Amino acid sequence: MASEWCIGIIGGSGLYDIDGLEDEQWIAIETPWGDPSDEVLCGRIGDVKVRFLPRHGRGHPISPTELNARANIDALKRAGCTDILAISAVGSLREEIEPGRFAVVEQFIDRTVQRDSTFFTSGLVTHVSMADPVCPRLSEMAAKAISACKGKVAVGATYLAMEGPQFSTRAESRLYRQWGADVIGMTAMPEAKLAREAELPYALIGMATDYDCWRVDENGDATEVDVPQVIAQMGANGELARDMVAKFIESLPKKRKPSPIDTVLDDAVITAPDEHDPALLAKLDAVAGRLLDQD
Ligand SMILES: CSC[C@H]1O[C@H](OP(=O)(O)O)[C@H](O)[C@@H]1O
Ligand SMILES: Nc1ncnc2[nH]cnc12
Repeated sequence: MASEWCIGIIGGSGLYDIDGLEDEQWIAIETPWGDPSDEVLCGRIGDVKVRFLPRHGRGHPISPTELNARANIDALKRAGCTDILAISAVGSLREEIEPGRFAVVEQFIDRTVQRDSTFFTSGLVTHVSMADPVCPRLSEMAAKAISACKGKVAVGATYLAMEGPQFSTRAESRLYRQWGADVIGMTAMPEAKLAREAELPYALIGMATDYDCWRVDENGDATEVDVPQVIAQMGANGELARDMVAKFIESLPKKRKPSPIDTVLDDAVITAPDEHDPALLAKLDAVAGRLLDQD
């Protein structure tokens, strides 16, 4: 198991590159699942290898509903990532998570329906646990990095993943609050599920850009979210997000200790060996390479 860090950063809306990489180069990575959202920006910060992928592509051409999350996660695995820190613009469903605050996500409610959400289709049926969907070690380090950069942070947030691309109705927004969701976005699922299947510890930092549409403002008026609001808030927070990423990477311990997530596939495959589909196994060379190499 690798004892060196190679951190994959997935940049959300408004975060299409990162600063401070040495030896940086945008590299095209082919995957058996199709094209990732963009080339991957590869470089290093000190001794830590860094791989940055803009989730929607540079210039934001790709809709949340049409993201190829399988290709994105496979590309990051293929690029050598050991761990993923994902960043997303999120709507807030809580008064206390005001626009500008960072939310460290701990749980998900997945309401997406139109997306390929597993690498393990018929021919290698595999069930990984999603009980604790994020890596606590990465989440804690990210929360500390935000505070070190003087950012405001809320920990333990529940993220509701909606299909989009339209924003929610007021009834949906109020319902999600009742369900216990704290923030809402359109992209972190199935991304988080696929990272788990690829044995990549994953943490998600939401940057609250708006209050979604459940809220009544100080004047008693119903509010709604729009793209200029999100962009303006991302602009205001972009610098902080970049500083946080740099601080997170600088503060990693020199050696990476193994995570239990590195080996989740060990007890997850249920298909008998003589029923394995060779064509599927070939596609899984990066995602499940560790396991398949043992065959
Ligand atoms: C531009 S507002 C809606 C858009 O922003 C979020 O994207 P990301 O999670 O990649 O930062 C949200 O999920 C929507 O895709
Ligand atoms: N209110 C909202 N709903 C869904 N995704 C978002 N991304 C940013 N704000 C959002």
